[in-house]
Amino acid sequence: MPVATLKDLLEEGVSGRGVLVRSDFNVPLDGSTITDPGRILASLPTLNALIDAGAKVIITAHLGRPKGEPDPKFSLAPVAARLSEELGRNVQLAGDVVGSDALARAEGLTDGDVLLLENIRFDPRETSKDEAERESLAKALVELVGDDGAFVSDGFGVVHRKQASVYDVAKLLPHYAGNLVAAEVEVLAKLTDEVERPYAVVLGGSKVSDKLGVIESLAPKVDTLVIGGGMAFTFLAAQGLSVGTSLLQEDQIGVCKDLLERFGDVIHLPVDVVVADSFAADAQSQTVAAEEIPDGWMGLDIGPESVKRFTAVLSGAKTIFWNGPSGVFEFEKFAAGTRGVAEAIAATTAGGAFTVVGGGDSAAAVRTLGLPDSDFSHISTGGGASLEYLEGKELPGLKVLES
Ligand SMILES: Nc1ncnc2c1ncn2[C@@H]1O[C@H](COP(=O)(O)OP(=O)(O)OP(=O)(O)O)[C@@H](O)[C@H]1O
Ligand SMILES: O=C(O)[C@H](O)COP(=O)(O)O
Repeated sequence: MPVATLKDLLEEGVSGRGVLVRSDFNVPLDGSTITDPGRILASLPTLNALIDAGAKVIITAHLGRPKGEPDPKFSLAPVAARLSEELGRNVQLAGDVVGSDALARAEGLTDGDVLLLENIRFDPRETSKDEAERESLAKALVELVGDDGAFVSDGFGVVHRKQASVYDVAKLLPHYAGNLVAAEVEVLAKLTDEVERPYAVVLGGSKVSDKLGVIESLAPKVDTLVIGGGMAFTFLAAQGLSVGTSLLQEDQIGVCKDLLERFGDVIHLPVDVVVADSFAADAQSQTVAAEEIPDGWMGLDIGPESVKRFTAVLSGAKTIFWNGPSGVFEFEKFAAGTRGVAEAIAATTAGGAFTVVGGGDSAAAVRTLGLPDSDFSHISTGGGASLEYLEGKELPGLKVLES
């Protein structure tokens, strides 16, 4: 079903109107330094269009996974500063989410002004399972933009979440897909409609419980499924191997065993691992075979033999989707696996394959390792969101825009 877009809203006219924009500013941080501004840069076309049209722009976004209460570690202050630079105008940061400061600032906006609300996940109603609670937060957001307000959904990375600022608020305001959401859907549709085979998906990262379910639906659709990163250890454990103190989803070992039985010919796991004695940049490390992870050590990267094998299986692919770094690339000692996988995918792009990298940290990995964006056909802002889209799942934040 077609959805209304930003272009439709601009044609209706937004001058002097309050427009609530949901962006995904969940950017990787080193302290308060943004290590990859990709998601901020991707939000600029929508924001600039609204500013130029004279809207009073109020942005809501999340950062990390705070526990439903204010936590300075997860403040959007670094984002407000970077956004001000990129937009060339002052972006005010409200001191709260929908409280008295946000309300006062919203009331003081003039045409073309931009207000960023503090991390929406500081309010427990945002991620509540209780619809009435989410709705009450959505209503408070609506109050900020006023009766003739509109909602623009532009945080593609979060459209798989049924949350107040993504889903419930769209039911209360005239709603439109922003430029980023529209562009992402257009590219990802190429991976679902008529995908060129062989089709490979490369998974890694740390959101293991979130993404194991994805494998169940993707495995029958792909020709190759390469698994590295924190994701790999539950599979290694399912093969009966000891994984030391590596990231492990114990309650999913049975699921992984079943997946290996059914899709063993498609799934490729690391055969060697770089293990560390602690989760630190300067940890002691050694490379061991996957079946020889010592007790008390944790796997923080895939080893060189795994990179070689993964490179070989990916080399013939015509389509590749990659989400989740193969190791803790933020620490130089554990970045080689991710670099190797990135280079293998880049080589297939050069050979004419259609390649997509998705996810906040995956895109950051590519950039911090120094690979140009042009090494990939598309760098998506969505990790979990892209994966669920590829699975063919209904994404609440997209579905609600159809109504
Ligand atoms: N073996 C490992 N153990 C622990 N953490 C790991 C391991 N391998 C990778 N990681 C971490 O995974 C994190 C990224 O995982 P994540 O699943 O969030 O990916 P993403 O690309 O950001 O996707 P999304 O957009 O869905 O969040 C990185 O910070 C990286 O350090
Ligand atoms: O980084 C992401 O994938 C999105 O910002 C969603 O974050 P979440 O997984 O914490 O909901």
